Amino acid sequence: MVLPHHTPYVTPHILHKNYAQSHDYEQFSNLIGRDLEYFSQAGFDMDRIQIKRNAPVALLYEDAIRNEGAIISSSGALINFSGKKTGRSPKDKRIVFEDTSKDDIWWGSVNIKMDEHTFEINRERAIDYLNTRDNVSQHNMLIRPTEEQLANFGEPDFIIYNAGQFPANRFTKGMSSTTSVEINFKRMEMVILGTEYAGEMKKGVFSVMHYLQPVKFGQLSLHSSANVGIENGDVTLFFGLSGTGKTTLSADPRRLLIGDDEHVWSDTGVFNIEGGCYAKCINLSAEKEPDIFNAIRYGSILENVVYNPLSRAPDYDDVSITENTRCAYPIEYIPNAQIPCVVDRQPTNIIMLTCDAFGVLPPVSRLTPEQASYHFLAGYTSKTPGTEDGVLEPIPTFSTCYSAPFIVLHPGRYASMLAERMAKHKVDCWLINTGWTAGKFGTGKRCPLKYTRRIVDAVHSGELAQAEFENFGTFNLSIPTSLEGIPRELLNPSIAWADKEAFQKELRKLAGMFTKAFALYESDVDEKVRLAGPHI
Ligand SMILES: Nc1ncnc2c1ncn2[C@@H]1O[C@H](COP(=O)(O)OP(=O)(O)O)[C@@H](O)[C@H]1O
Ligand SMILES: C=C(OP(=O)(O)O)C(=O)O
Ligand SMILES: [Mn+2]
Repeated sequence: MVLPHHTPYVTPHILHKNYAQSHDYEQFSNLIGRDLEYFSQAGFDMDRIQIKRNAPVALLYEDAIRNEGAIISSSGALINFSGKKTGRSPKDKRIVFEDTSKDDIWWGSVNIKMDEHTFEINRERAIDYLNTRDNVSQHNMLIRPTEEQLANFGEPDFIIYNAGQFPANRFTKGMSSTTSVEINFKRMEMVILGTEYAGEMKKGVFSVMHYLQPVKFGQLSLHSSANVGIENGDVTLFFGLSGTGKTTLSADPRRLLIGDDEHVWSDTGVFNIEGGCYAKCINLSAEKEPDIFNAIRYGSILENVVYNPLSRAPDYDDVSITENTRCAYPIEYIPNAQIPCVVDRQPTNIIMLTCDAFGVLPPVSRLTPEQASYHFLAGYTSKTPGTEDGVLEPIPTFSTCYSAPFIVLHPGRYASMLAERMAKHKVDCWLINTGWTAGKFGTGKRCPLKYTRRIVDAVHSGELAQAEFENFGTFNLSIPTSLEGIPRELLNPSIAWADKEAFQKELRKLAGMFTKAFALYESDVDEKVRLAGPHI
């Protein structure tokens, strides 16, 4: 599968050509004959613009500083700003309704239909806009092609037209705002208008793979991070919606990082779709998250991070632009990275990360295979402030397959592939609550990161599998009675909550929400899976 390796696309920060420096551009405008033809066929005005490919970091910095008002941070990272949109706009994301993919797509609230003609209009709008720009460049978080791959580069498998600085037209059919993100599987193209948030393009690519991998290759795409033990070579997948800890917990000094967000579980192992990470910067510190902190240097891009005007030091505690401050860095910047990001080994453990804002789910539970299917389909967690437009505090949500905003097929298709693979390779599954404990959001606090790390270590060492377990009622979960280094009461929320009555009330409330949410999938699953959920 080479699709993402060659994806030529435009960065969210489209660069202008500076005429005084045009010799630089000529040097890097290394498009070869067939590319020129391809781009002019696509509608680009090749007499007017230069498409620069794979320019070095220094040149991209110069461009961004000169033309975008970007800043160099004290550690050498580039600081840039995405304008009005600082998170994803799920209501403005659409998929083109066309013959080749229409029967596979799960139409409904997530996948909004767009007709082929409207796509053409927006595509043309994007290209027209890009033609008015002096330069268009391509460089991002995806896997960078090797020189050999570049030399043999044929037609692109997929193109993203990112005209994020230019709005959608509100008189165009179906537009609900000035933002539109749309995928066309027949044309193998994506168009972005009216948002410069980098996560939109990154997650757009994930949606593309969430369709192509299962449908065209029979492989399972995962909204998960993945790492591999340095000593044992054991592979762990961490599923989770935004803000649950995929990036944070997969950066682990004892393990090699395969990737922090988007993977494929293939017949032979696990591979990363991307070539870089996109970490949250809010309250980042060298002490709590050293690998991520140290990855923020020359060649990384900070997005919407406030800086000290004198020292140019980023202030990770300042959320005045957004809580969703980010840093994109190449995966090589993590000291323990598995490069290339692929392992020929089947996973040993699956960790389902949830951020429970009710504070009633235990920090760790061992799931049976049926419970794993149930929780995967339910996808309970909270939305993190800032990652989506309009989310201001943690909002409980059921994000099926821990990837609802990016889902393309019916959830049951991913879930059955997952169950099949887990059974075949005898994978252990753990539900980890990185959210609130001993009280809900507003009264309690988030499970301290050091305890979650201790739990994850105990999963990897095999210690947790050997622990003594007790039953956690209502949800019928197996939870450890003790784990050295973690206060006993923290392991069992029924002990941790001082107000027992309030605890029972919240627990039952959440159980009721599960039952309601799972009703959507009831008819698609085995009786055993249906019964694996909470009982009030
Ligand atoms: N117990 C915990 N486990 C994981 N992350 C935590 C925990 N407590 C607080 N956090 C914070 O929550 C955020 C998790 O975000 P991140 O790892 O980027 O999630 P994801 O990659 O799944 O979107 C980070 O800012 C991290 O510092
Ligand atoms: C970038 C995103 O995801 P994550 O927080 O998982 O990195 C996102 O949801 O916009
Ligand atoms: Mn992440």
